[in-house]
Amino acid sequence: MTLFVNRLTQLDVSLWCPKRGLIGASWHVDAELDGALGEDGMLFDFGEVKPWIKSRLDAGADHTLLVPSRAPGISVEECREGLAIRTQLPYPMEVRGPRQAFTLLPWQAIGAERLGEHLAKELMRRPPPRVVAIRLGLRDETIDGASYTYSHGLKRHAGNCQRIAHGHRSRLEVWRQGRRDTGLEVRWANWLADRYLVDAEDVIDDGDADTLRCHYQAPQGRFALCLPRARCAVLPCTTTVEQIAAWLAAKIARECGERIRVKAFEGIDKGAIAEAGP
Ligand SMILES: Nc1nc2c(c(=O)[nH]1)N=C([C@H](O)[C@H](O)COP(=O)(O)OP(=O)(O)OP(=O)(O)O)CN2
Repeated sequence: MTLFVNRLTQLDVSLWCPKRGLIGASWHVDAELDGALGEDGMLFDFGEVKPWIKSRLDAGADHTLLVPSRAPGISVEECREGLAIRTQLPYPMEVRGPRQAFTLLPWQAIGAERLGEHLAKELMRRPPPRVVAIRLGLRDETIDGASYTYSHGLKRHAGNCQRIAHGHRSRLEVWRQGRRDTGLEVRWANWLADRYLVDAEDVIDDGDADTLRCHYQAPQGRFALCLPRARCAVLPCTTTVEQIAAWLAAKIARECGERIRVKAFEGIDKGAIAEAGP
């Protein structure tokens, strides 16, 4: 017998890609479980399947940086903070932080299908009674219009969002004078694509025009990151989705000289709405 649960949870992560660099990703997680029925006629109570899989994923890969440790130019070393990940291609980056902020995968590249297989194998190390196989499907949300991908970290977040390199793939909606403007949506989503969003307060002012360095202390430990300034956007505030929506609305309103409303998602199905005038 096979049991399935679609959209069981979501994974929000950043991943390193030797072609694109640091990428924010959000995936729906669909699950299938094979096994025999118990006396109650069930393979595994839905009410237990969902929290079991979600809690294991939340404690593992969710909100981490997925590191393909066999990709060209990647190195992983122990450091004062925990682990230091250094990259060369397509640009140099260094991220340091506690071990739990990283998922190391001995691969040349990260792919959603392979990651789903890997996570299912991990779940099967301690399977629930009667479950003999688990399959996890990771898939992008279907987005007809504009979507933006970014990475960030929220040092004041008590949970895993404090990790300096986790990210999202999110819808972006923009209204100009009360009407959706898909041209503006695409333009700003493209501008944001694969950027690292950072609070100015965390940036180290070392006079380097090309490389941005930032760091912070959070409840899980010390985090530090450096990467090309051209791949970053520095906000005058923390990078919660509320602040991103307000910052974008103000930026676009200034550029257009008109009142702008922005609906910025953070990952799938949630986000913030902000308005600004020129
Ligand atoms: N009001 C806000 N709350 C949170 C924000 C935010 O910007 N505004 N941001 C975060 C984190 O950045 C995080 O990445 C969001 O991840 P999420 O998947 O929502 O994590 P949760 O544990 O809250 O939800 P799940 O149900 O486990 O997916 C957090 N909060």
